[in-house]
Amino acid sequence: MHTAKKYKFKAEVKKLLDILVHSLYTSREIFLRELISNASDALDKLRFETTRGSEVVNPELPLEIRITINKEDKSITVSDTGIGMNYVEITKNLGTIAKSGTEEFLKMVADSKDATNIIGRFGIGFYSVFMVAKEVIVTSRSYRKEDQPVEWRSDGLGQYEVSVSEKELPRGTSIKVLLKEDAEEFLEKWRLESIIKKHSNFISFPIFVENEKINTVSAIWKEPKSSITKEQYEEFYKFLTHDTEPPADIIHKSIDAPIQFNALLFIPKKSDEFFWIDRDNYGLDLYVRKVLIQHKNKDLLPEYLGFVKGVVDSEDLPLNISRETLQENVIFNKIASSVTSTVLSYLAEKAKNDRQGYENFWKEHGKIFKLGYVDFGNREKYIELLRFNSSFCKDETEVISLEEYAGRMKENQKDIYYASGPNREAILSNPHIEIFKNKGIEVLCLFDPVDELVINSIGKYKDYPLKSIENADAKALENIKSDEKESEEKKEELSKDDKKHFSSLLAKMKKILGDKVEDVVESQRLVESPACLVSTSDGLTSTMEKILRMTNKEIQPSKKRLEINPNNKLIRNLLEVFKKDSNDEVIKEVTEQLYYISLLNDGELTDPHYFTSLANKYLEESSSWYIDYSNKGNNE
Ligand SMILES: Nc1ncnc2c1ncn2[C@@H]1O[C@H](COP(=O)(O)OP(=O)(O)OP(=O)(O)O)[C@@H](O)[C@H]1O
Repeated sequence: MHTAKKYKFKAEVKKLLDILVHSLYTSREIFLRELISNASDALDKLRFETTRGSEVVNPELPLEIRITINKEDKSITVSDTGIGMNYVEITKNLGTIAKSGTEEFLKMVADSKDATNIIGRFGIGFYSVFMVAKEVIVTSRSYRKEDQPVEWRSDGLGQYEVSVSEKELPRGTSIKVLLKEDAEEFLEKWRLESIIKKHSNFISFPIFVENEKINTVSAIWKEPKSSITKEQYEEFYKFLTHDTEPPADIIHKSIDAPIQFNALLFIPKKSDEFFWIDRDNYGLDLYVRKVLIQHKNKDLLPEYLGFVKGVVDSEDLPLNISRETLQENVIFNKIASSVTSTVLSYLAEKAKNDRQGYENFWKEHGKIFKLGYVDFGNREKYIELLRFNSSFCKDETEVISLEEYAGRMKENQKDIYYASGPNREAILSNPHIEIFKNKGIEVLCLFDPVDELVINSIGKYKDYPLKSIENADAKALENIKSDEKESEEKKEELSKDDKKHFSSLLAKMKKILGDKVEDVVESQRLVESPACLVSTSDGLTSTMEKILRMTNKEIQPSKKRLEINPNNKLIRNLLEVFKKDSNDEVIKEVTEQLYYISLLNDGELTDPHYFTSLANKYLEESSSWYIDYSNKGNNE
């Protein structure tokens, strides 16, 4: 044996080991799932090499996983006849963590009180063996003829040793786990068997414990639907995803023409909390005639359907297809587009027949699904599957489709209206929405920032343009009648004379505000509030402007029109003041205050100092008036 060289584990490995060894106890058994899964990956890689014609050491060895128990030295050994590792590979693979998102993962585990579920669902890999091992010895012989066998050993504390072995080893990897005293339960054959049945039953290579085959090796996705029980589907799903709950949906399709493929797909009940931090971890497993070609293939489904898990297997792809050229393969692309349509059609059926089920789906996976606004090929199907909250919904949790909205549009209504804001309450108390409420026109409430990007990208639904209430055309609204005549209760009109004064007041207000606004005009849309800011017809909505300004600091806020409600009490009072003295200081202060309040309503008030000092001044004055007034009342 050559002398062993010592290496230190990378910092993040040490952190992971520390968490695994000290904070987890209940999920220790998954170490076996992880070792078997690595063995199975190594066998898949070997099979892949053989099918593409590479020369391998010991080609006669069967592809299998064997587990042996040694009660004397209190160890178990997991061996495979897979691809193996050479010196460089073992040093790198079993000393670092290559995965993206590891940092976040470690943080999540450290922050969580019960890490069992997180660990259980996330493949933590080889290092989990140190939950049960006081020492681990890995011997490996790579499939390449020129490579020498190697040995790796560690107690998982801070360092590991690697040496070249002079022993003649067969191809593959053996992992000897010397168990800690409190982990001796894993020396029992029945215990190992039950773990394998629970977590590794669908591994597609035979697993032997003490020479007895334990797992059922079958490609369940290739079998006829009628022969598979619900329990088998659920078991397979849990095996595939490490989810502890059964899936919400199971889609099992067998297509023969024009291209043959089988797909077994699942939609999880809960959204995957790792999706955003571990974006690489989605995709379907691609098989060709039951041989795994690629784990987590990202091209069979677009990213916005990344919540779908499962397997696709085709007879029509060549076994020696290379992963790199998959995307250029015509058959592969046809399979991919058919898999995508299968999922979209399934969702459409579900939306039609199971409203509650679809709403649950939307709550969990809607956030990811919405990103599909870039899928132009499936635009129509995508649009029908979208859901939004609306002013007609009972609360912020209810959602409706655009089809429903269109089905209950009012007579003469030509547009679909939407409003955006930080939450539903803010949207419903936005002055812009008053006329819509008054006329009984439904408004989509967009409070997820992505919603407005979606709406902007789709532009219209059927023949109806999607329009922000901020940009709604007052004339178009005039043509839409209110539900009840009484709600349009006529406010006392301004006299002819007052109308003239009102026009002059507006001109004065424009002069006061100067360049801050494009114009000051009488409002046709306000019912209660005194004033609001309006973009000029097709300008951007304030939310879109904010999004754009976040990405490009150069963009200046666009100038808006200030609309004044002549029926509002404050405006009427202001008109009285104006009639007495058109240069009264109060007109200037109230005009400015109205402008700042409108900015505030739109979330656009960047410098609140002037606004608050004026507001304080008015509160102070009105409280003095109030004291005077109540004193007077008491005296009388
Ligand atoms: N039995 C084995 N045969 C060959 N290579 C192995 C074996 N076990 C581990 N490896 C190598 O070590 C690497 C690290 O393994 P580890 O289990 O830590 O992570 P992983 O398998 O990449 O990811 P996962 O967390 O999904 O298991 C593997 O990617 C593989 O290259």
